[in-house]
Amino acid sequence: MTSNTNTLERERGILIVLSGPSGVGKGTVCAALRNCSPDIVYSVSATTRAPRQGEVEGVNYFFKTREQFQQLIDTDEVLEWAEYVGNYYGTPRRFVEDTLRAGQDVILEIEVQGALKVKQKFPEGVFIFLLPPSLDELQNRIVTRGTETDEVIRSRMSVAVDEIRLMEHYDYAIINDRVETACSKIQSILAAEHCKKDRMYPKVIQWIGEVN
Ligand SMILES: Nc1ncnc2c1ncn2[C@@H]1O[C@H](COP(=O)(O)OP(=O)(O)OP(=O)(O)O)[C@@H](O)[C@H]1O
Ligand SMILES: Nc1nc2c(ncn2[C@@H]2O[C@H](COP(=O)(O)O)[C@@H](O)[C@H]2O)c(=O)[nH]1
Repeated sequence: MTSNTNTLERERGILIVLSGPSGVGKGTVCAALRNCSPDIVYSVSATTRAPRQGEVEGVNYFFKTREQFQQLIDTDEVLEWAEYVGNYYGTPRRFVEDTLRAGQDVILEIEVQGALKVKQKFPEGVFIFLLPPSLDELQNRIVTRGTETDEVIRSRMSVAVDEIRLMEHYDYAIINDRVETACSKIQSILAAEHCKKDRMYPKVIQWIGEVN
């Protein structure tokens, strides 16, 4: 019997897409998840939105002009992009593809139009929709964050209702009442996804081949 560890093909990582309306807590839950599960790789998006106080280039976003963003679209460097409340947002393609190929799980924290485009390209991804406990609490969270003008808050709240209507396209829905609870539910989903027989099968078949 030979050792099979060197002959195993590296399994692709899982693409996790976390969406939900603005202010629901995607960023907060994602940060908690990365803290508990440091192996999950966060995809940093590109945007034309101006940096908020404390946001760092390459950590929170790659900040672009409209012309620079258009160039990313024209050269097919974004896996998906969307216009959201007056700004462009998009996921750099190469980083996501390379990281998945290297066997690491990648998380995208993106709005719904973009998530649905990703679903067409990566139907095998895991699509998770984060819900607020109520619309009042959603508004309260955006207001309390203190990063948006009243006008932008109104626009984001109006888009939020349309986004929630699209949650049926996702694999899972989680109410973000407590950050720790939401985070541990995502961890359970990922653990289950890693155990799916379709992911295990090629590896196990290779073992069986090795021992015969
Ligand atoms: N479970 C929670 N309970 C109470 N407050 C929360 C919870 N989750 C997040 N928050 C707070 O709600 C506000 C919005 O959270 P966050 O910025 O993570 O939302 P988001 O969905 O990433 O928003 P956006 O899409 O606008 O970037 C923050 O002030 C955050 O501290
Ligand atoms: N379609 C995409 N949406 C993205 C991406 N990166 C972030 N987002 C989403 O945009 C809104 C607004 O974000 P904010 O930082 O201005 O509050 C929010 O829903 C983000 O999740 C992306 O690459 N593609």
